[in-house]
Amino acid sequence: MDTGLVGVSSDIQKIRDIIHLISSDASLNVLITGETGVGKEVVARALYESSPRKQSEFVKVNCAAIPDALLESELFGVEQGAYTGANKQRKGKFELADGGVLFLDEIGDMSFHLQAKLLHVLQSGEYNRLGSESNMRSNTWVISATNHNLKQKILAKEFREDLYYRLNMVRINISPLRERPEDIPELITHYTEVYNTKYPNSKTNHLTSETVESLCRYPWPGNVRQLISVLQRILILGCDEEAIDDLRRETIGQQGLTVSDAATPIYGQIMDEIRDIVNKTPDSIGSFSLKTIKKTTSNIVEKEVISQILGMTNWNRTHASKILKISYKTLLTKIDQLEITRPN
Ligand SMILES: Nc1ncnc2c1ncn2[C@@H]1O[C@H](COP(=O)(O)OP(=O)(O)OP(=O)(O)O)[C@@H](O)[C@H]1O
Repeated sequence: MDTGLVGVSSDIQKIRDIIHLISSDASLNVLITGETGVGKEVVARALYESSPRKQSEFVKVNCAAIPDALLESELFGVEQGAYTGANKQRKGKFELADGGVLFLDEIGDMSFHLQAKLLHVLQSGEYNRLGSESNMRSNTWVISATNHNLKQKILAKEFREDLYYRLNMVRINISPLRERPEDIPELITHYTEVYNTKYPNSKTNHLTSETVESLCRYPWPGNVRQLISVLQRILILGCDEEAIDDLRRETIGQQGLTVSDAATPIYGQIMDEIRDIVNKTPDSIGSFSLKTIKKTTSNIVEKEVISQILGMTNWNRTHASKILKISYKTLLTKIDQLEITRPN
């Protein structure tokens, strides 16, 4: 069955297996975690599409986008006259999702006050519209998602531990795209087809193998969402070289590094040396030469760039060597020669 979840990596395959396993029952609450843009909503919809609940509604609530006071009435509904301005009865998302799926996106941003109310519904299966005394029964499959570390939020007393366990009956963690680059070609093929249909007047309708290779090497901090938007730009404007150059610049810029930053201390040293030798004769100026300066500065910049890329890839040396376009062995030699050490 096509669930819209594209990918060939073992991580995506495992997620497909979990979807298959739990969707027939469609009752255990699911918590989907992962960085922004990894496909949490795609997985939530895949769960819904594979379940018998697809005959009913898939209702999404973004808990971060709605102010707390409004979110409560959004979720549970409002009785006519519940408060000034509530001039008619309004159904809540729990009611709209009856028999279907309630997708609570950005659950980590829900206030403590609402977390208690949500816990009550999940425990008792009952809730009330705001301003009403009569209990309503909830028959909805609750799937939530977050890019926060909820365990840390629990320690910081920002998230209820009891709610965490209620939401987290099944956990699906989606790894960042940089940890599954083998998914990138398939995502590119899939979305190229989508955009060719959507934008028939695009400048180009396919990517060269060199462009695909470059895209596979990029670490994608914005994950699949960022990949898709770069792909869209390349197809519509036909500017693959420009887009790849921008990504290269970003790779360095992400860590706040510019080559001049890395070279600034050595530039100061060189200027000091020059001031010092200005009154000396050529025979007495020791090792000073353009050649030695070139070597020293290039070592410093090289060390800085390699350290930054290693940091960015969490010291994944295979990945780092691909970004730097040097062999794995060369990278190891450089780490050794330039005395680059892994931070604690
Ligand atoms: N495995 C995938 N297959 C197909 N499309 C994907 C996949 N993963 C992500 N996408 C696409 O990437 C974009 C972002 O995905 P999605 O909105 O599901 O991410 P998210 O993890 O929910 O992000 P956020 O945390 O910002 O809400 C969407 O356009 C989605 O269709």
